[in-house]
Amino acid sequence: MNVKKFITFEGGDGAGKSVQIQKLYHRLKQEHGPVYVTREPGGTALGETLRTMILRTPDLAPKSLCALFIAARHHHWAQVIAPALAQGFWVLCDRFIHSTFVYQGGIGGLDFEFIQLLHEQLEAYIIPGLTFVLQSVPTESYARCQRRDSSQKNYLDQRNFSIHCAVEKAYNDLSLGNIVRIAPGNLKETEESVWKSFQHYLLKECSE
Ligand SMILES: Nc1ncnc2c1ncn2[C@@H]1O[C@H](COP(=O)(O)OP(=O)(O)O)[C@@H](O)[C@H]1O
Ligand SMILES: Cc1cn([C@H]2C[C@H](O)[C@@H](COP(=O)(O)OP(=O)(O)O)O2)c(=O)[nH]c1=O
Repeated sequence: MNVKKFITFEGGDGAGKSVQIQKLYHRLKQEHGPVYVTREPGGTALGETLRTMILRTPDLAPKSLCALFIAARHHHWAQVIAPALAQGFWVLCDRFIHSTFVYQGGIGGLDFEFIQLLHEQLEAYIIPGLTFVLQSVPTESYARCQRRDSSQKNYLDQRNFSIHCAVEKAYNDLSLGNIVRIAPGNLKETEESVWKSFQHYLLKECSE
């Protein structure tokens, strides 16, 4: 399977992934062919059900939570992502394997070897062609999560500031696959200026 067109977006909660994915979706579609946008947790009926369940269940044991994410990932890959790639689509995915290493590993305390092994056992150790890690200033991403509409907030959005800092660090320390880090130049980097950085890498990657 050619994963070159499989692009994932990673970063802390409120980093601005969804905004940039929408911009990239329109740009790719106009100039580089069909695009499919998906997300984790989610992406399939099973994944979306799991998303609702996980986001409402704060007391899941770390290994159980990890196994659920990975089982859903295998299903997502087999049912949705691989067929779309086989049909020539670009696939843009909001979070994927890196999130598990950061949240269940770096933050949740599970060994990286365990997480990798479980992915391999469940046939979900899939490394995307390109992974954008959207870095953010924790004070800013934290403030954005606090501002979220209360109907959209889940217990994960209530995480304290130190968790935002730890997530940022875990993404910085992570080395897996082809990662491009988009760093904000300053605290008040606008959506448009972040998008300019994306386009720079996008043009480079698509022309290769
Ligand atoms: N660079 C930015 N500057 C200011 N606000 C932003 C920026 N990027 C995103 N936002 C806003 O922050 C909030 C979270 O963005 P979103 O794309 O949903 O983040 P994520 O998908 O990473 O959780 C949204 O209200 C969005 O409009
Ligand atoms: C895919 C994945 C997500 N997560 C977490 C990260 C997020 O906090 C949450 C999904 O929430 P989501 O709303 O997608 O994230 P965001 O706030 O960035 O828009 O699930 C894991 O812990 N492990 C995983 O493998």
